[in-house]
Amino acid sequence: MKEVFIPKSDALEVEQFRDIDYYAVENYGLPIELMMENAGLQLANLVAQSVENKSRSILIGIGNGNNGGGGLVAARRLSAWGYRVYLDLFKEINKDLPKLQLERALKFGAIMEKIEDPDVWVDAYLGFSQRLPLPAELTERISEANNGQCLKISLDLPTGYTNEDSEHYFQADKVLTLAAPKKILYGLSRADIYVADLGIPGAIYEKFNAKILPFQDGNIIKLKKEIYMPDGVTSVIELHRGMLSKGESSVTILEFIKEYADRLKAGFEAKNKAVAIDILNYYKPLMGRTQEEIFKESLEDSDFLIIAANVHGYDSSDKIPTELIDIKFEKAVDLLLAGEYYDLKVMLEESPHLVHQHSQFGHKGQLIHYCASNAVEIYRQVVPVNLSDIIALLISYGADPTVKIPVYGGQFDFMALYESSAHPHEAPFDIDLSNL
Ligand SMILES: NC(=O)C1=CN([C@@H]2O[C@H](COP(=O)(O)OP(=O)(O)OC[C@H]3O[C@@H](n4cnc5c(N)ncnc54)[C@H](OP(=O)(O)O)[C@@H]3O)[C@@H](O)[C@H]2O)[C@@H](O)CC1
Ligand SMILES: [K+]
Repeated sequence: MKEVFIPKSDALEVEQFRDIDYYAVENYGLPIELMMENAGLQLANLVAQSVENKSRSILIGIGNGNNGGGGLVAARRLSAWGYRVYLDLFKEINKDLPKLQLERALKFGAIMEKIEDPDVWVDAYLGFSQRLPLPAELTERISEANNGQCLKISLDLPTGYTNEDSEHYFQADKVLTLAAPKKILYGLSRADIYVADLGIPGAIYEKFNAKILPFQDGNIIKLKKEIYMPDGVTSVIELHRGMLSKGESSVTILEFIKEYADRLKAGFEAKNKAVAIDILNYYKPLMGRTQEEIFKESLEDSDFLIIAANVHGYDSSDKIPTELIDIKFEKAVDLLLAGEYYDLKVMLEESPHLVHQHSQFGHKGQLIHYCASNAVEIYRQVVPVNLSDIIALLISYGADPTVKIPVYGGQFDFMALYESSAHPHEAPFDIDLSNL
C-alpha cells in the first residue's frame, strides 16, 4: 500500500470536503450511490487486509445515512468474499439509499445481529452529518467497542468525533477517510489514517485547492505520521537506508556492521556529509573535527570498521558480537520510531517480552530508551509526533523507565536521556510526558 506524508496544513476542513463531494455530484454526474460503492469497496479491502482469516467475526455498525450506506456496501463485498459479517443497526434504516444497500447486503448473506465480542468492529454509524450529543444507543455501543479487544475501524470519521476536543468517540485503530485527509483526524494520534479514492477528478481537487493524492496504484493511501528528523540525522538515515528492510533472519551483527563499514568507505570517497557526521560524532581520533579536515584524512578499512562499531555503541571492533540480529526487535524499534502505534501494539500483544529486551548493539537500549532520541544509533535519533502515546503504550506493556543502560561512560535511565536530548525538545510539536 502506498504511504505518503501529508502535512495537516494540506488537509481539509470537514465542511470543505462536503462542498467537494456535492460539487462532484452536481457537476460531474457522479451519483452518491457510485461514490458510496467506491467507499464501501475500499472499506471492505481495508478490513480484508487487516484480517486474513475468514472465520473472524466482523460487526459493522450502521446508521441511517450515507456513512451507513458505505458500511453496508462493505458488508455486501465482504460477504461475497466469504467473511462472516454481522450488522448492528442502532435505529431503523428508512432513507432510500441505505435501505437499498441493506436489502442487498442481507441478500449477500450479512446477518442482522449485534453480536458480542466481535474480532473486528466497523463504525459506519455516522459520518460528516453527525450531530452531538449522541443518543444513548450509540454512546453505549461506543463504550462497549472501546472497552473490547476488537480491531476498530471507522469509515470517514469516528462516530462521536467532531473536533479535536471530542471526548466520547469510537476510538478507532484505523480510520478510512474518504477522498482527502481531514484536519481533525490529525488529533487522533494513536490511529492509522487511510484515505480512499472515490473517483473524484483531479480538476475538482484543484478547484478547491485540495491536494491531489496518488491513488492510481491501489485506491487506498496510508498517511505517514509526522516524524521530526534533526538536520544531521537526515543524511545519515540515507546512508543506512534499506539495510535491515529485507527482513533477513540470518544476518549476524558483525556482518551487518561490516556492511555499514563498506557504506562508510564508499561514502567517504564520495565526500558524503553523512559519513563526516558519523565520524565527528563517534570516532574518537577525529571527534569534533570539521568535515573538511575529516575528508583530508586517509582512512583504512580497519578504521571504517571501528567507526561502524562506534556508531553502534561498541568501543572497539573486536567487541562486535557474531550472533544473529534479532529482526523482530529491530522491527519493533522501527515501528516505534515511525509512530506506528497500532502495528507496534499488535507486535507487543504477540511478543510482550520485547519491552524488556535489550538491543544487541553496544548501548543495550530497550524500546523505551529509543524514545529518548539519545545515545542510540544516530540514524535512529528521530522523534515521531505521537511519541507520548508510544511511550504510554510501552509502559502499559510493562516497560520500566527506570532501567539504566551503559552509555556515555555511565549508567542512564530513560528520563535522564530524554531530558538531556535536544531532539524531542526541538521537535515542532508538543510531547507531553506529564502522565509518566
Ligand atoms: N456525496 C456524499 O455525501 C458521500 C458521502 N459518503 C459518506 O456519507 C457520509 C455522510 O453521509 P450523510 O450526510 O448521509 O450523513 P451521516 O453522517 O451518515 O449521518 C446520517 C444521518 O444520521 C442522522 N444523525 C445525525 N446525527 C445523529 C445523531 N446524533 N443520532 C442519530 N442520528 C443522527 C441524520 O439523519 P436524521 O436524523 O436527520 O434523519 C444524518 O443525516 C460521509 O461521512 C461519508 O461517509 C460516501 O458514502 C459517498 C459520497
Ligand atoms: K463513522
